[in-house]
Amino acid sequence: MQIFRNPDPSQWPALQQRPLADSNAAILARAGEIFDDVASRGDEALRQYAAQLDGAPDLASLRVSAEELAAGAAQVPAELQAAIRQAIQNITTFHAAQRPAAVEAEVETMPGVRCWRRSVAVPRVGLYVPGGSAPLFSTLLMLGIPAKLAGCREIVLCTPPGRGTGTIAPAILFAAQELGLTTIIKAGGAQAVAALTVGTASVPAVDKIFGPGNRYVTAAKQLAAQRGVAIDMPAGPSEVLVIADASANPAFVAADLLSQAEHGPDSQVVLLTDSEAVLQGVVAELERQLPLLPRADIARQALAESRAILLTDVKTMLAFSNQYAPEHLILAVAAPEGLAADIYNAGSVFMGHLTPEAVGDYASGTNHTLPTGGYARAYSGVSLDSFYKKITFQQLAPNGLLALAPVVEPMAEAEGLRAHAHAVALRREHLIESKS
Ligand SMILES: NC(=O)c1ccc[n+]([C@@H]2O[C@H](COP(=O)([O-])OP(=O)(O)OC[C@H]3O[C@@H](n4cnc5c(N)ncnc54)[C@H](O)[C@@H]3O)[C@@H](O)[C@H]2O)c1
Ligand SMILES: N[C@H](CO)Cc1c[nH]c[nH+]1
Ligand SMILES: [Zn+2]
Repeated sequence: MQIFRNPDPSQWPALQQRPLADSNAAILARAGEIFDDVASRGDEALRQYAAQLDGAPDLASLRVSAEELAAGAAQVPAELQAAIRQAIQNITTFHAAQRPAAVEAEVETMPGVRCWRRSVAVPRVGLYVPGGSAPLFSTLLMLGIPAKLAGCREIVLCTPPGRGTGTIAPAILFAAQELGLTTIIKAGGAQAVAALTVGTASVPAVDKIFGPGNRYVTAAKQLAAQRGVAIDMPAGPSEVLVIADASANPAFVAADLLSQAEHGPDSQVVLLTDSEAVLQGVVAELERQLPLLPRADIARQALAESRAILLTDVKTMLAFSNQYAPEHLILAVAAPEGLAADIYNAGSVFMGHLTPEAVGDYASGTNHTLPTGGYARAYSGVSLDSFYKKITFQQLAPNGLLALAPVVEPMAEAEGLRAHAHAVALRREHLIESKS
């Protein structure tokens, strides 16, 4: 980790840079090529990328069959099945509490002018479950549970086929089976996002694409948005920022930093502390814990682009964190409750020494699909809301039309839009004539 002690605030923007930010243009260009190829060659292109980029053998079908689903799911050991079921329960409980009213209370803005909103599920959704370096079946829970709760009519799941096998990880299939998802496509990366956007013989086009992924996936989602398909948000390489005071346990903090560093070489972890002893303790713990990890190489690369920063006090650490807008923020402090109200940029917050970020990744109940790269400044993570759109309604009674006409007609005339004014004036005149 790169170590900084009391950097001047003028240096903060440089310290808040995400890794590899300057190569975005090349990634976007590559994602664009793949996108156009899928748009013109459909399934044929998907098969080619599965072989070329995922190392999957010739795929007879891009869709997982019912037999494959059942056989794969059955391979999941009982202990993991039980854990997944508990996670499903917790995530369902948290997200079900977010259910909007089907129809919100009507509002009468003027006598005779009634307005209301109805929440409607996005009809066709695509869920992207990353699988490049690890099959993230937990991500399927985070996307599939709210999609089901919202009542989306069509749910299409895309995930990369396995290297050398072309199969999908059993735990992903088990999670899909538990959630009742049956349209499962063996496609990953930009090509999967392109297929969900334009539709192919095997992949239905959708209205909104959800899910995190590497930089190719994130770039392709930007392209999908340009082509009129909605996306949840930019959810790229994982990141965590830890605010640790003198009460923090360096072993816990190091474990939390490593838990996000092991996601990928482009993950970023940041430690802020006002204690020199904690800083040194965490660095020592990182060195001790890192070699014990199966993914030590990946985590080491991420740590090389990560920072440990000594700052003067908690207020300064919060100011830095709010500027950085981390995907995950851990408050490894004695009294986290006192800080919560001052956080205004973060995807998800983990309060106190006994709340590791990993619990939110799997099973506390909150959603782990969160904005990265500073997007937490303006975006929220995935929630039940993400699967709904709101349709507004209005209905005018005669007194409402008569009350609104003198408001709307001059406004329309002032904008030079005579036909707008006319649509109101015609009805106003009709009402007045029919009264007399
Ligand atoms: N922000 C969040 O909420 C969140 C949640 C979970 C995971 N993540 C992140 O998701 C990412 C998962 O990444 P991953 O790579 O393991 O899986 P992935 O499924 O996102 O990407 C794998 C795909 O990338 C494509 N790809 C790889 N190299 C390519 C190349 N050179 N050219 C074109 N395409 C290429 C391939 O098509 C492959 O199928 C990690 O960065 C992780 O940190 C983020
Ligand atoms: N930390 C990831 C979100 O950035 C989510 C995840 C899935 N599995 C483990 N972790
Ligand atoms: Zn994680």
